[in-house]
Amino acid sequence: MGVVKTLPTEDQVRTALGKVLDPEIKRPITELGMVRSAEVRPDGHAEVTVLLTVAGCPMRDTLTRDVTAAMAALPGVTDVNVTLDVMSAEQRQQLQGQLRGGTPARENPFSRPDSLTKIFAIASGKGGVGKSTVTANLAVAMAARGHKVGVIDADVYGHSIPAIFGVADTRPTRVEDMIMPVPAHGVKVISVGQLKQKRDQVVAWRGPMLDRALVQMLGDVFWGDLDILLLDLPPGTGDMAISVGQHLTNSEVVVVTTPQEAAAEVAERAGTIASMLHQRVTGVIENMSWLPCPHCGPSHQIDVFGTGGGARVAETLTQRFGYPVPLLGSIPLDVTLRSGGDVGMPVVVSDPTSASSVVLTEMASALGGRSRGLAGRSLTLTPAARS
Ligand SMILES: Nc1ncnc2c1ncn2[C@@H]1O[C@H](COP(=O)(O)OP(=O)(O)OP(=O)(O)O)[C@@H](O)[C@H]1O
Repeated sequence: MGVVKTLPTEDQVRTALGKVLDPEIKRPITELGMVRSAEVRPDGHAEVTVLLTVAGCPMRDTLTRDVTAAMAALPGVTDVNVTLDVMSAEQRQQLQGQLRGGTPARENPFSRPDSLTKIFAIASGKGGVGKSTVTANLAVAMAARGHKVGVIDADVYGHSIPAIFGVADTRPTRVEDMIMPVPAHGVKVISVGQLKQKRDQVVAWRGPMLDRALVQMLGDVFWGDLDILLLDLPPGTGDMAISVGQHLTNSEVVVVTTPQEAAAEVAERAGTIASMLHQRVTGVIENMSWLPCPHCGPSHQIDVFGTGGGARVAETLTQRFGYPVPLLGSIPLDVTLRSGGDVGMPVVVSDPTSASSVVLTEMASALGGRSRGLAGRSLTLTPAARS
């Protein structure tokens, strides 16, 4: 007489699949209407059909892997086959409406009076001082502390953020006219570069175009509930900095500079523009502050770019604004920080004990700790009908 197999109940299957989150939207696939069918046959073979939001969904492998693992863990399941299909236009529209939770399209969620997201625009006077590297590492360190963090790469000319996060070749998924930020190292990332038609397209955008791109990155991207939003601004005091000040009136500014006299001077100007736009300047970060001596070790610090630029900017801005603008930290020159950026693995992940990681993590704690927090607040998402 053959042994009667114990098979999972419908509820067990539903619960198992309910633990699989869409990697981009971060909600259970069962709530998002992404499970078309799930069945376990008497011989223990499981068949699941998952609906992707778009055909070229970059997360298809992750979804297949997660669904397979969830089903394989059920009692009596011997093997799993996952079939991927694509949502119809109607299904996508339904999902989009669900994600917006009744919020009209194109509303900037961060300008709502009830928005609790803490917003930091990372600014610098000149290019190449490490603003994008600092932004990415702060974001990853904040996410590691449990904050929900988003990064907008608003540096239209540089847009190096996707490469630093290791997602330079990932196109964000679109659900109708809604854009899913790209998940990377626990952070939701969107870059102005990813909104271009082609990756190598050269843009020479002026004020109105830059403004439109910012509005799109704020209003058309599904950010969900964020604790902290970081914006990597283009260097200088240009149109994007002004647009950010206008659209995100509650944003604060962090100024990045090197110790060099010339860099500090222009950094002061970037801080002053922020103040003219009624943004508070939270503090100054000095980058590339010193080089640990290759012979004697970190006790001997070589001042490659001079000294005191960060402290000078902090002092000048404090005097100018009449409130304390502290020097938040000084990051040394560090090969692992540079190489981490080159291979898409931020140094706070790849080498958390390196000299630069320690300073970056401390600053992330100080800035992130000041987040207004969302504990106890209800999500604006509306649960969908279960499949
Ligand atoms: N502390 C550091 N030690 C070593 N290399 C660094 C450090 N900070 C940044 N870098 C490197 O310096 C280069 C410029 O950094 P990054 O792109 O972050 O600057 P940026 O200010 O954002 O420039 P831009 O605004 O022109 O895009 C990168 O190659 C980066 O890896």
